Amino acid sequence: MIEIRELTKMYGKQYALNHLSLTIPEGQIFGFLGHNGAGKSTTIKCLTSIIEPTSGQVLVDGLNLAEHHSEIKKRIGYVPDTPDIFLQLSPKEYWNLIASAFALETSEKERQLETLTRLFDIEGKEYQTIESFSHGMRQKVIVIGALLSTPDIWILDEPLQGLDPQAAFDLKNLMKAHAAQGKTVIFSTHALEVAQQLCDQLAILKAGELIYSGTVDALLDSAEDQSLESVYLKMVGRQQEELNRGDDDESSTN
Ligand SMILES: Nc1ncnc2c1ncn2[C@@H]1O[C@H](COP(=O)(O)OP(=O)(O)OP(=O)(O)O)[C@@H](O)[C@H]1O
Repeated sequence: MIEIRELTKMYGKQYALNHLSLTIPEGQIFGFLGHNGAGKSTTIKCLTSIIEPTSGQVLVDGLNLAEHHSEIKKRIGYVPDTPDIFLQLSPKEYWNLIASAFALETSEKERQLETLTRLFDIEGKEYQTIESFSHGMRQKVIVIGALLSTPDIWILDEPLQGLDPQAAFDLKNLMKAHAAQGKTVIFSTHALEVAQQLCDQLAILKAGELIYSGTVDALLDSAEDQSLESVYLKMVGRQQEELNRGDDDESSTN
């Protein structure tokens, strides 16, 4: 179980995350939703120790992430929000780098790579540079890298972005199977139909604030609506319209 307590991240005077508290259980798929800039990647980067929060805590199975980050990081498979990393390497070199960081046995690494490269249809392309790949192919390389060490906690930032329908279908099935084994699956997405189809629980962020946390079913029931897209849009709205309304309010008081 992951507990996020009063997590805050500030850039200068701006809150990227404002006192976020929630619990992410095992055995379920947990989705982060929110418009651009809402704080999804910031939350994910705090959970993976890529950035340090300004304040607040993350507890993984009761252990404080700040104090036990090397131990906890070994349990995490992370897909970043961009696949444009290590472009000069070949997939094989990239995966070898990950395997050595996780101290994987060669036999274990090769066994995993055989399964994953076949599943994601990337066999035979392991020695080209990642730079020569399309966006979706780069995403497949990153996803394979994240799953290589058979981590029990999956933290995936827009993992389906750019994947072809077959790869997206396969990854969604892997996520479901992982959660069904009682493990942790956290992901962010802008694809609301995917969130509705896949997530057991959701957190919806708006400008760094948590505006909903709970099950998809409870959210739809409370709104008496069967479409997550329409419920989400009613809750989150258009940020630009709100900004404009704020400007109008200000000018009417002047
Ligand atoms: N390194 C940084 N320096 C300054 N501000 C940052 C930095 N990283 C993120 N931010 C700001 O923090 C806020 C949250 O950004 P974040 O990347 O978490 O949003 P997001 O919900 O993942 O958005 P998107 O859907 O566009 O990926 C935004 O206002 C963003 O501009």
